Amino acid sequence: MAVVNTGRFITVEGIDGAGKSSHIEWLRNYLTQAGHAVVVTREPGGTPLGESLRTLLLNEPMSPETEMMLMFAARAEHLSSVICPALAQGAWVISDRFSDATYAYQVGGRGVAERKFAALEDWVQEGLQPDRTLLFDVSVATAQARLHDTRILDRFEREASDFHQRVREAYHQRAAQYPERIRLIASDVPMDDVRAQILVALSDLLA
Ligand SMILES: Nc1ncnc2c1ncn2[C@@H]1O[C@H](COP(=O)(O)OP(=O)(O)OP(=O)(O)O)[C@@H](O)[C@H]1O
Ligand SMILES: Cc1cn([C@H]2C[C@H](O)[C@@H](COP(=O)(O)O)O2)c(=O)[nH]c1=O
Repeated sequence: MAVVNTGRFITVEGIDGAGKSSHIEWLRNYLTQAGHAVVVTREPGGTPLGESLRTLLLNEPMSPETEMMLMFAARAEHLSSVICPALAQGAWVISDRFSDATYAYQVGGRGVAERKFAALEDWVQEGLQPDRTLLFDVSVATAQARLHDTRILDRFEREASDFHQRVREAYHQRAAQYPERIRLIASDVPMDDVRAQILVALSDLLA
């Protein structure tokens, strides 16, 4: 996977209900108005095969290892047919989740060995990481109250609070490991304040 990366790769992460999806459309509009070509996509998903895998992943019971491998299978397809071509054309790619989610959910939440994650990440991404990751951070209690108010829950969203707590802690560990790339966005504040934090977190890339 030889990537000519002239665009920008932005990923958006957080526990379920952290509020990330609410801001992606706003960010797309902001970047478009600033003159950039923007591709918005998501994981698992973003391709016909990836969306089929998403339906399985969000609904069917499976072992934690199977879950991790399917996340990376969807990602391999996503990288080769959407993300890398868009970056090569100079677009800003905004992905609703990427491999930090696999670290948080499958390693942190499910307990899959970190070395298995690292092996798959090396194989599939060959060193490619986002230019910036916006990590929406909120307490599990707040996130769960938001979700229960708004939708029918999927297989991940139905997990108990201690699962979501482990996922949040794993995201924090990952952010501590990559402080330049991963920026925490406090999302338990009004929407306009969240958006102000997003612009600060992207300011060097936008300059
Ligand atoms: N800053 C905020 N203050 C109050 N409510 C918010 C805030 N951000 C998002 N919400 C509300 O929380 C709910 C969940 O938000 P959203 O769907 O964006 O979360 P999410 O992190 O994308 O969830 P998922 O990952 O499960 O898709 C929505 O009803 C949204 O309006
Ligand atoms: C990429 C990725 C995702 N997940 C989980 C996290 C969420 O619960 C769902 C996706 O739902 P969303 O509404 O789009 O946030 O999938 C995961 O466990 N591991 C991953 O790598």
